[in-house]
Amino acid sequence: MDFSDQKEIIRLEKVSVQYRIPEERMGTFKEYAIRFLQRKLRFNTFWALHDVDLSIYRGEVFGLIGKNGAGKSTLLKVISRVLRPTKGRIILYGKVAPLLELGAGFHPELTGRENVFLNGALLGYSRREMEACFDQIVDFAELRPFIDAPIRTYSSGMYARLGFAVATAYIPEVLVVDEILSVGDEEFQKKCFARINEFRAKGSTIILVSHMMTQIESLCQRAAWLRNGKLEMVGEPSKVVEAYRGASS
Ligand SMILES: Nc1ncnc2c1ncn2[C@@H]1O[C@H](COP(=O)(O)OP(=O)(O)OP(=O)(O)O)[C@@H](O)[C@H]1O
Repeated sequence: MDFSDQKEIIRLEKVSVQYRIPEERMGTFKEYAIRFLQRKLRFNTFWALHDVDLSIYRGEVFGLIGKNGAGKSTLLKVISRVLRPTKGRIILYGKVAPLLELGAGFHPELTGRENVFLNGALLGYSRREMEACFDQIVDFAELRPFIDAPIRTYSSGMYARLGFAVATAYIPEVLVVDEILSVGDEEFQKKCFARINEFRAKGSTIILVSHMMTQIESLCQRAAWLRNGKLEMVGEPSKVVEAYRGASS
């Protein structure tokens, strides 16, 4: 598909991300703080992304593939503004809703109901906005009988379902999805796909990471392959998947 005449919604210019890992294992936080203040902390540096140039266009579904550790999650964190690039820059022309770690803001001792409001607030929605979509969230997550139980009693699938339902309660301008379509049972995955397709039909831009090549080929219009932090190829999903498979075998 040709997006050359379409509007950019995200532009990455020579984005590089460097992680710093302390050279020695520190026993306690106090030890770490002392070393830090004495300027005796030594770090190993590691570039997780190198000079990534990439444009994402309004309304497209864009897939990211690559081996474990290739830098996919790091790239999604940069796009979601969770992480600032060490070098280069990112320009966003829209509001990004990240689905990075589902239910990351959930509190285990609070009930499902309380967590819906808490997580909604973390995503920037008001109490009134959350009240308006509360029933729809609970129905989508299929958790009506359990909504007043503390979520420490939930299974990981129930947890993820509630996280997905809250984060997608409103139509996002840009939806960033990290590997979450592999959670939950098959029936729930189908519902997630249907919701993503509904967002696409309504004009949302969607960026997703998946290790399932069939998902990338069936959902995306373009895909990118990240290899050791570098963008190896961007283009039609079937061609990118083929090149990726050829290289890994
Ligand atoms: N906070 C961090 N501190 C140090 N190194 C990190 C940190 N987060 C990620 N890394 C390293 O950066 C590299 C890229 O990680 P990233 O999570 O972006 O890869 P990924 O492609 O999403 O992998 P996966 O498919 O396993 O999720 C890996 O080598 C990882 O170990």
